[in-house]
Amino acid sequence: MEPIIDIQNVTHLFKQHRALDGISFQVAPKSLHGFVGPNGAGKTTTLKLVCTLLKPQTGSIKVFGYDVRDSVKAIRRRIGYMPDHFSMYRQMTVFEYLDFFAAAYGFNLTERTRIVADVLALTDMDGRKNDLIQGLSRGMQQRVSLARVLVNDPDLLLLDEPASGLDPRARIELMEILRELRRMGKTVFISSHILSELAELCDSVTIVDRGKTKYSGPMEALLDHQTEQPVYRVRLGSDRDQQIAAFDGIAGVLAVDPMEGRSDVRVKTDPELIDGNGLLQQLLARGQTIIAFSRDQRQLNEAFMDLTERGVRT
Ligand SMILES: Nc1ncnc2c1ncn2[C@@H]1O[C@H](COP(=O)(O)OP(=O)(O)OP(=O)(O)O)[C@@H](O)[C@H]1O
Repeated sequence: MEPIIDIQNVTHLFKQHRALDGISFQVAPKSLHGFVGPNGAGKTTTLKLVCTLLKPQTGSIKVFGYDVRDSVKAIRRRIGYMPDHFSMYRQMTVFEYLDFFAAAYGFNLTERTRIVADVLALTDMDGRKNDLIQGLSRGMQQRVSLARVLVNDPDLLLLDEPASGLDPRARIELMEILRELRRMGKTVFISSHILSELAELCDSVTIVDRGKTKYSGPMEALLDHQTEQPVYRVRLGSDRDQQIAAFDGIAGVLAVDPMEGRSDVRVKTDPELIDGNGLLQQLLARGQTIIAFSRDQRQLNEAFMDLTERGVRT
């Protein structure tokens, strides 16, 4: 399948400053693709190049197979870009605001009525359509902003830090809307600092640092990355002290640590001596009741810290 976004060896300079330094990655159709990197990594610059707001200097950028250098209109018609800061027309009602953008796209009155009703329903904002934008919470304003980029029914959504400044409930609700958009067949490219949420939300991810790609591929492959000493997360049907004692003397168990605030334990192992199957069998042979057993995935935060350099880039 042809990628929706295909970036090859792109370097971008602002005067002498190298914002992008040979970045390359691809985004598959209908995926929810996370774009993660520390401050100054080049995320916004990349998004602006993809949505044709900046002209590429070197390398190749294709969106829907079109080169961004010579197919600006064809690309813009099919994308929705939500910048990291937005200026809203705060004196308008939600309805007026969305209707205004639909009119800017050239839709007639009948089409606009249908489109605005659709995007309000999709973002669960129909109950607020007559509210003034200035009176809405940040979470609600963010939803209006998302509704606005949906007005032209884009195939590709480019969202720059959409969850920043939102409280946990507003974030979870936003993520649910993004999942719904993917179910509708749209491709969602989302830049964020909120790593743990991206891990749950996205099926693929690109990690950038100082203008370079550090990882690009399936989220699972990043998190499943083999560590030298695999860790299993286990919950047995006994109290915590007995749980820890249950591992005594099993060859290959290097450490058993209780998890703070939870009744599970984390079991570090030597893969030369035991694997997950072996560990399970040993526990069953000892008459243990196993309530939960899983391979502990590397957290995205850990992967991120491993792949990116220390210090803040200005
Ligand atoms: N218009 C500009 N002129 C000069 N330098 C710029 C300009 N835009 C970005 N930069 C610099 O390019 C680098 C990449 O910036 P960019 O905004 O793309 O990073 P980012 O990953 O989006 O960062 P953040 O997470 O902080 O928003 C930074 O060092 C930034 O200071």
